[in-house]
Amino acid sequence: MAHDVYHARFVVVGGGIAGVTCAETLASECPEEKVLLITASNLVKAIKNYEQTSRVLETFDVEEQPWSQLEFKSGIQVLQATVSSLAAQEKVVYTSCGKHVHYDKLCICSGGVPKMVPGNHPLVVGIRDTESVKDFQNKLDHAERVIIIGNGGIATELVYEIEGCEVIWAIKDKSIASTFVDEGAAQFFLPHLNSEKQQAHQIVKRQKFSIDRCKCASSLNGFALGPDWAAGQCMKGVKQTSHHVFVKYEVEVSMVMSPEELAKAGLSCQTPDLFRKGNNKEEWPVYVQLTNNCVYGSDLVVSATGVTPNTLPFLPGNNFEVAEDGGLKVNENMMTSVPDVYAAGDVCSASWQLADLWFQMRLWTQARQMGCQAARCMAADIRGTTAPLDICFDLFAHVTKFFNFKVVLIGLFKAQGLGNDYELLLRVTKGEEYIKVVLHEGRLVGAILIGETDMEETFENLALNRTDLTPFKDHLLEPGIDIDDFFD
Ligand SMILES: Cc1cc2nc3c(=O)[nH]c(=O)nc-3n(C[C@H](O)[C@H](O)[C@H](O)COP(=O)(O)OP(=O)(O)OC[C@H]3O[C@@H](n4cnc5c(N)ncnc54)[C@H](O)[C@@H]3O)c2cc1C
Ligand SMILES: NC(=O)C1=CN([C@@H]2O[C@H](COP(=O)(O)OP(=O)(O)OC[C@H]3O[C@@H](n4cnc5c(N)ncnc54)[C@H](OP(=O)(O)O)[C@@H]3O)[C@@H](O)[C@H]2O)C=CC1
Repeated sequence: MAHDVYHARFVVVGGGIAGVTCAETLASECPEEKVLLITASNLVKAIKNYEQTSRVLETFDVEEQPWSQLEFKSGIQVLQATVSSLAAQEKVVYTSCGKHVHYDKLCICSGGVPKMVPGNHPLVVGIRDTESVKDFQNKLDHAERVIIIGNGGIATELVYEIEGCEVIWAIKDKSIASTFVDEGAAQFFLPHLNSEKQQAHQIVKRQKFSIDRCKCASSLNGFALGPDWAAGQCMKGVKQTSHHVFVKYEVEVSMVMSPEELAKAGLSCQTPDLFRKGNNKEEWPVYVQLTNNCVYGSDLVVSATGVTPNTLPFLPGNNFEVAEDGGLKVNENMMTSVPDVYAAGDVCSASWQLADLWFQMRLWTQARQMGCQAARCMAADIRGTTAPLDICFDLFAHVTKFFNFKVVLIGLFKAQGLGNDYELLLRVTKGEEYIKVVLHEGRLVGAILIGETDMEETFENLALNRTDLTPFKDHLLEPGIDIDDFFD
């Protein structure tokens, strides 16, 4: 039927940061062209107060807003629908409600879905969008104990936020928060794991995320949350305690079981921890066996084990090259291997010759940067030109907050890929700051800055300029030294 067929020069799928940035950039680069955004969610994410604080560091606020507001503001046409398939040869996207959308250039920004530990148990939850947080909060409400699996961003934020509930934090590694920080920084954080939650004792300049709660009720297949998603949320179990976190190091999940499955597996007498109230023998609703053979009962399990790119509707019948992590491979123009199809954000895998000090992490800033880069390249393509890769892809930079400390990560902050060929400089003031610099051949290639160090811009410049620090390195982290003086 005619009214079910759409055509737009540019079609973008996804109302998260990557998709909205891509659509907005297209609308401003090519105001004469029609831009159509298809999104499954009834809200979209809009960036506000964007500020480039240095050459690659940036801050911005993000707001969820109804898509009608985006249409009004930017002239983008929005179609709220779920894409069910793509016929790339015919250049048509099909939606589950029967709409056919023809494009000249398509950008896929469908984000990711939480990777779940095996078992498919209803009390194992993943956290991605507003709905999943609500589901988690509802379940946590009655919980005495929760098991958190994973050692990345979500787990590290959750263990700090959850109160009134025992937390068993099961991690694969020797140290906490290992996706983001090294063992030294983990040691710095450890005393804060079970301390009283602080009111923000510092002003952290980082991205902010606000949700207009009453409008979120039916957010379906929603976009990923972002910075501050947990702060200010009620993350409380039934107990009167504050923090009660037990870390189980170097373990993975072997099995998730119901009480019946546990009994069948004959595991019931292997650990004293099987019953909720010792001798009362009250069962827990879910049990997790770890690879150290211990079995823990719990009210709830959170699988915070990363994301899988959400490629499902796009792959069948098309010839996409897919990376090992499941993402659509893109080149430096954010182009996939399929003609006229681009991808950006969590769904894609950066597969160009990466700069030495940049790598992909599925983060908010990178989703914005990739969405913008994709749009510039799509616009350039219809003009028969090309757009250069933005400087933000020269140096990895991330600003976040863990245990109420500002955390800035620059370049190869964990000496990734350097083997043993690096030198470390360290300055630690317990409870206040942790500064680690990674030097390779006398040059700064990475840094972790925890606390209010105010050094990020200087370190970013040193990394970008490849400055030889050999003559100054012994003084680089001396307190009170103004690093800029070395170069005058
Ligand atoms: C709990 C949590 C906390 C986080 N905290 C931080 C943080 O502190 N800092 C940070 O940098 N990053 C953080 N991240 C990561 C960050 O949020 C993501 O990397 C980023 O938002 C990804 O953006 P995106 O646009 O690629 O995908 P998404 O935000 O997931 O958006 C995908 C969009 O595609 C739509 N969609 C999906 N499938 C279809 C379909 N078939 N048809 C139509 N539309 C579809 C969805 O509805 C959605 O609108 C966090 C993530 C989570 C889950
Ligand atoms: N403050 C921030 O910047 C935040 C960022 N985020 C982002 O949101 C997304 C989702 O967060 P999250 O789920 O925490 O993902 P992350 O990628 O941050 O961390 C996943 C963690 O789970 C571990 N893991 C993977 N598979 C298993 C398994 N089978 N058993 C046990 N552990 C496993 C990973 O270890 P390994 O790496 O060894 O595989 C890693 O430690 C990520 O892109 C993250 O970067 C989320 C919250 C806060």
